[in-house]
Amino acid sequence: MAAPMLRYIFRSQWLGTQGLSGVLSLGLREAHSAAQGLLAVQKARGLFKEFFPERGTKTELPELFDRGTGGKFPQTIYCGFDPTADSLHVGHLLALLGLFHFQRAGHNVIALVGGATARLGDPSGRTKEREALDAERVQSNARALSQGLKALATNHQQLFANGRTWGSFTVLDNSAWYQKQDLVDFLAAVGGHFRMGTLLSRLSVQTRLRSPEGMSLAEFLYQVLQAYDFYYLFQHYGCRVQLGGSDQLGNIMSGYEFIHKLTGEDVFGISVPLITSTTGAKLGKSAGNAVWLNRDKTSPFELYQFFLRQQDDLVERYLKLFTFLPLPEIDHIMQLHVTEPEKRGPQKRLAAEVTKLVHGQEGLASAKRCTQALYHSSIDALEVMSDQELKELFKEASFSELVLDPGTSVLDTCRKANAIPDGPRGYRMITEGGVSINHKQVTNPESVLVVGQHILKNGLSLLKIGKRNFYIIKWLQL
Ligand SMILES: Nc1ncnc2c1ncn2[C@@H]1O[C@H](COP(=O)(O)OP(=O)(O)OP(=O)(O)O)[C@@H](O)[C@H]1O
Ligand SMILES: N[C@@H](Cc1ccc(O)cc1)C(=O)O
Repeated sequence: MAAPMLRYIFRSQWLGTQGLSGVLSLGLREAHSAAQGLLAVQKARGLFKEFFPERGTKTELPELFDRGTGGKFPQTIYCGFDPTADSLHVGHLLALLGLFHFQRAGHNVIALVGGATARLGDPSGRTKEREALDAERVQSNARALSQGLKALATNHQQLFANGRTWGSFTVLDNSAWYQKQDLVDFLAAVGGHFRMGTLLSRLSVQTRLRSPEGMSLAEFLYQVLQAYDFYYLFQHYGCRVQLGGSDQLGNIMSGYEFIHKLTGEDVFGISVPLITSTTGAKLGKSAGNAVWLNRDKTSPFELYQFFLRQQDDLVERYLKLFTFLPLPEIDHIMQLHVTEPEKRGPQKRLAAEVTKLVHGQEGLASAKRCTQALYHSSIDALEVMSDQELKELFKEASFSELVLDPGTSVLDTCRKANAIPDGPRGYRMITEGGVSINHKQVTNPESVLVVGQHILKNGLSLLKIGKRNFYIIKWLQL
């Protein structure tokens, strides 16, 4: 990397060294003189929380995004995702939705996979150091994350654009610019522009320094790499805005200061609120409560159910954050909910919109089928389910492939599937009503299985023992 040229150095008057002193919460009226500005709209939806820096720059942030107010159109906005796991999760979705809103308004967006930064581990919002990941693991996670990001961007475009022209969606990996980087060159060119006092003042650093475990140099330098990413994207892609969860503001500020020092130009940060669980913990990998976006970790049915379960006091907020539905439509949905709360209309709409965005129309159809099959005992739904759906739905269920011999009885089936104990106890479980096949109770152990009743069109039987023990049987040679 060539040493970055120092063009202007000046210290912003309002940007002290005290962490977040330059962050303002943008009021609706202040966001833009034209009340419908992109930032004002997203502020009203609750998606954009803080803006940094809001004032004191040559260009005011809202001006960047609106055509005809002197801002350069289109702008480029980025958000980074560290591949510390092999899938995105619901928390990431919020930052992604932020990017999608910019894309819809005609701007170009970059989703940056942190193939390099994930090796260090971001200390922001963490009380303990992350478990170190080896290079191969990070690389394979990075590939999976890139795929996930591209799949989401494709769904978004295909299902929601309706022929409209949007800005571009680009996926990059920061290992591309760190891979061949010489350490001494980097420190000489970049290190000199960071002041220790400022770096040490960050909340993420302060918290960790006060913890018994302390902080490693690798973690401490994390913010320098994220700042350099911003600079790199500014230079190569004209990127002036970085988006991130509100735990990212310290890192974004480091980027602002670095770019401002080197170029004299203004760049900006926008945060989205952190989504938390009912216990108040940030929803994500660290807290171990992530709701994943990859189908093999969280099925479309589970994602759908996660949103369907949301309480009334959160659902309106989530409709605004996680869907693209216009605000008047959300108002209407909420008004209907007051008159017919038992229908759980807002929850159903929220679950459907998010599942469609993440897993496409087919994923949404699968989630609805699974819901019918499990909670409404629908045989029609069960009958058209694929093996994959059944395994996703009955995750804990054992799956056996059996040959259907002539005269196979209910008792034979339960035994072959290892679903009941041997001897009279197993027999009694059936006669006492503890067994059902395809949602119908079977009390006669000697009944012979009937195709179309006990065996569905797709060659499957769903055996249930007691309240929640499921066994899936796939019949061979039917
Ligand atoms: N629960 C959440 N709510 C809102 N934004 C989130 C949430 N979790 C992560 N993000 C944001 O997504 C972006 C990428 O996060 P990243 O993959 O690095 O995970 P993280 O912040 O380290 O979280 P964790 O490791 O706890 O899952 C960041 O801007 C981060 O703030
Ligand atoms: N630090 C971010 C991820 C990220 C990585 C590189 C960046 O340039 C920006 C953001 C996080 O952990 O959430």
